[in-house]
Amino acid sequence: MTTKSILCVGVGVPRLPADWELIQAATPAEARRHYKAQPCAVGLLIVQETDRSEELHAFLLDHWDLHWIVVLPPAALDLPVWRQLVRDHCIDYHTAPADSERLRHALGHAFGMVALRHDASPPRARDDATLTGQSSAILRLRRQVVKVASASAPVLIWGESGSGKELAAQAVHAHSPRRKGPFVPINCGAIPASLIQSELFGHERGAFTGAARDKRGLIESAQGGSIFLDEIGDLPMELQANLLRFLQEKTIYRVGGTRSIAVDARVIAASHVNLAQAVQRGAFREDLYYRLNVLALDVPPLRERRDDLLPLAEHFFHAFASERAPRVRGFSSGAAQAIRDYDWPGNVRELINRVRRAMVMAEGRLIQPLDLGLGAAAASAPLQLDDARIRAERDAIDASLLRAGRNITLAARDLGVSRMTLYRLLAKHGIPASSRAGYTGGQSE
Ligand SMILES: Nc1ncnc2c1ncn2[C@@H]1O[C@H](COP(=O)(O)OP(=O)(O)OP(=O)(O)O)[C@@H](O)[C@H]1O
Repeated sequence: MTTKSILCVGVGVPRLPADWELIQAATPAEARRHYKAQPCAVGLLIVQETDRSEELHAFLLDHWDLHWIVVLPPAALDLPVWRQLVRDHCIDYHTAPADSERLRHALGHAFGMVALRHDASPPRARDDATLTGQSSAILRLRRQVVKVASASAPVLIWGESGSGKELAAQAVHAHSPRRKGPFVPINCGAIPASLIQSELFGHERGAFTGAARDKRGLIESAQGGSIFLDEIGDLPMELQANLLRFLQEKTIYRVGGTRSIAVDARVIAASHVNLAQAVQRGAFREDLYYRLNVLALDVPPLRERRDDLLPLAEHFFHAFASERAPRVRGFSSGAAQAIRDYDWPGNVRELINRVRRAMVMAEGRLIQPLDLGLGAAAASAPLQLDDARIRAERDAIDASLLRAGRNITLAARDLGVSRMTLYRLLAKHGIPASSRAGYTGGQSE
């Protein structure tokens, strides 16, 4: 028989079954010490008339992972602070003097909830290069990552935006013999064309106006490690030739330099566009494509690995636990269903953004589909055409920002408008441009 441990905070614990272990603490400070020494999953809080709600609130915030049941003096329930404490932190409340039978039932129920939570595969410790998921597609990808990691040839990763290409590249690096060396990520689509050559290959002093001293490029800084070239399809043609030379000869020339510099760095490239088609269009060098496409990894979109959806949502719920509103404990079954039903065009990045937003915005203890921005919004009254247009515009902008991880350039491209137009629309709808000011953490631009 497993011991059922309860952290009891306060005085006057009613009689409970003998096989339940009571860890008793008269004050929150004492309870903190006990919990550190012996963590448990269920808590019983017994509030006295003289207790300070702020102290208990702070304690419960730090111990949100327990299922709390509270016993309060009847008068406390008339006071907003205590009502809020119950709503934010507890799964059940009883007025003093608590009926032992009812309390025993509630605590038993809490133990049952804990057991259910454990059944639902506990989240893994956060590890930056861990591809979370249990679908057959992600299991296959993890096996492929380990295989290609031990080779030294370039790797080409294909997958839709936000599907996890960079994470797969990190995992290749982390499993490779180069793991102690640097992992240098570069987004070829984000560096202005005028700068990309010197960013990648470095420059010598005096190579161009403003080149006051020698500068190492990003490829050189990956010496002994791996260089991750994201959006390789955006690399300008002339730099594709330089990259090909580096892949063939393992040497580079800095801009304005005449000596070749040997660099030992493994190239991992990624693209969300089909590079074979780009070759046919003449937008990507065929020889570079074949040189890169030795070991190919395919990161499937989320909609093709639905078994990963809930484990990933749970994973991010725990990974971002410090940001959540105190009362929010997890996903309702409706939210889980909505997550399973949605197609996730922005892939894992969109899932992260929606979960983070819901963790902050949810009104209740469990996240509902609407907190995730999923499910049909109840249209209570018929809309005027103008209102409908405005709402549709706002929804489209919201959805694009989510898909693009709040990257303005990507969202503008997605919507088919210029960045300036998008900024104007954001102002019109009162949508914050930066993730910090907004409702979701998002990814950096
Ligand atoms: N299987 C996964 N497990 C845990 N986190 C994941 C997984 N896949 C992706 N992520 C997370 O989702 C976010 C987007 O992933 P990533 O940046 O690797 O996507 P990407 O395909 O490189 O996107 P883009 O094409 O826009 O550069 C990151 O925060 C990443 O850590």
